Amino acid sequence: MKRALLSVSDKTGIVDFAKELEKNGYEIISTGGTKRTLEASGVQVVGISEVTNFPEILEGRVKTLHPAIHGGLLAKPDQADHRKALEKQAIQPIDLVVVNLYPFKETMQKKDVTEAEAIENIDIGGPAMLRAAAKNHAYVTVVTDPADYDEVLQGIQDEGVELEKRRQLAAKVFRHTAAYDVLVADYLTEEVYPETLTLTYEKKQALRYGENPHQSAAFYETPVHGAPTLAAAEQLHGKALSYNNINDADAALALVSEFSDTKAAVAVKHTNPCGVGVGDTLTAAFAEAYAADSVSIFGGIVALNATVDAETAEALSNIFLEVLIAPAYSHDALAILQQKKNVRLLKVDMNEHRDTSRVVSSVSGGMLVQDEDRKGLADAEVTVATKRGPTAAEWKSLAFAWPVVKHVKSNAIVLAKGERTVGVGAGQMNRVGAAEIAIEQAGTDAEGSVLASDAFFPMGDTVETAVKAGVTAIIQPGGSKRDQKSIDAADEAGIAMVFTGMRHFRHA
Ligand SMILES: NC(=O)c1ncn([C@@H]2O[C@H](COP(=O)(O)O)[C@@H](O)[C@H]2O)c1NC=O
Repeated sequence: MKRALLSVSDKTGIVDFAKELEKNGYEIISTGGTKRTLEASGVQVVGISEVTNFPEILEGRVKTLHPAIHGGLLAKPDQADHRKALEKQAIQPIDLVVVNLYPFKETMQKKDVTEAEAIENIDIGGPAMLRAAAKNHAYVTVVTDPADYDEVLQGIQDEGVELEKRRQLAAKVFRHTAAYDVLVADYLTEEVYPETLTLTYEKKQALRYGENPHQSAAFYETPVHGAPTLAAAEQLHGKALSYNNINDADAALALVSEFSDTKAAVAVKHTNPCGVGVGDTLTAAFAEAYAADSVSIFGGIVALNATVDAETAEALSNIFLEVLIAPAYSHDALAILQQKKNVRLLKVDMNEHRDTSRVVSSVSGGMLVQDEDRKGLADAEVTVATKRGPTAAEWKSLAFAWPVVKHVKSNAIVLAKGERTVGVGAGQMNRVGAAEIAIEQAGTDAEGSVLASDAFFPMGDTVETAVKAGVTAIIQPGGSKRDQKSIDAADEAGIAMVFTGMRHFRHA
């Protein structure tokens, strides 16, 4: 007679599955709670203690951890010495194992959970059985996900679960137990750079392709969201997000999250902001972002940091956008935007910080890990470097431009007027080049604008270029050996320059 061991915390579908196993001639062995559930529905069950001849002890900490179970799981029944050993100890082989684990993730996320409660929810016997059965998948079928019950039953009803399927199920087990252990380790310490970096992510979405159509891709999300994230966003309308959409949306969300005291609108293309504006109303903020660069925004990603109202929705619906991100949409705004077939509408909570304590990027044979650049002007030591300090209006513009330049790929220069960008020079190999691009983009708006630079000026040439274009104030980290050249150039032109003492390189 075939034997199945069922021991599950998540009892979804277990009764129906067990009934089908019974019909297919399986004897069912179960642990306490699973046994009670099955028996309550009329399934015949052999208790685990009848198999082990040992009671469940230590509040269930030890119930299946017994040679009568693990011998049955690990034996190779077609090998004479294994058969003999089993016979000698009166152990019978187990053909099917159905185990899902104590809900550690759900428990550790519970509000006010005690450490003792979390620790008690670290499953020991379950992973041991899963791993034993998975190792022995040549003989044993192992199931840990209720979503696999139907397919496994189908296999049983046909000619038995095929070896290839058993191998897949075994691999799923090892991935699952590994991910489970990582959650436990991350709960026990908050080490960001441990000796062995074990990251686990859950597949959120298959993607049609990657950055280009000939690249394959998928979107994974962290199993535990500590704060609102893009991965946890709700999509209210539109086609599935593409790889580039997700990347751009992340860049837009990161930048718009910089503005918490004022309504802000950010337009992004290829992960760089092309237009950023703030205002008393969201409509005004978006009008500024649009005016900043009404060409590049086409086909772009727009992120807004307040509830989208009907008026803003009307303005947004006049242009082709790939993705729109906001914390909420009014009923009317949603109705207006949903008429646009192609725009993807995302609702993302922005009240808290984004949950990206680790930023990773892959390099050949490894990856780089750092924490996120969360620093802003409030963390910087701002000093006036020039004879003339900024006017109140210039300070306001500089304070606006600084968080924007932080989100532009290096070398980055941003020109701003009032509280909107007028020119963005991104990803250039030299800083003057970035300044020239920003100035050209600004056109006549360069006159009377302010300039922000993500890193210091190695020479006086960027200041000279800015002065020629009519820039009146500059914000930059300072710290170059040749700072004095830039200061002299600024003083000579009578413009203001402040140093932040903090650089914001962004390379990817
Ligand atoms: N201690 C053991 O020997 C043991 N054996 C199985 N478990 C777990 O006990 C749970 C099922 O328990 P019950 O059938 O009593 O509801 C399963 O999640 C299973 O993974 C165990 N519990 C924790 O380690």
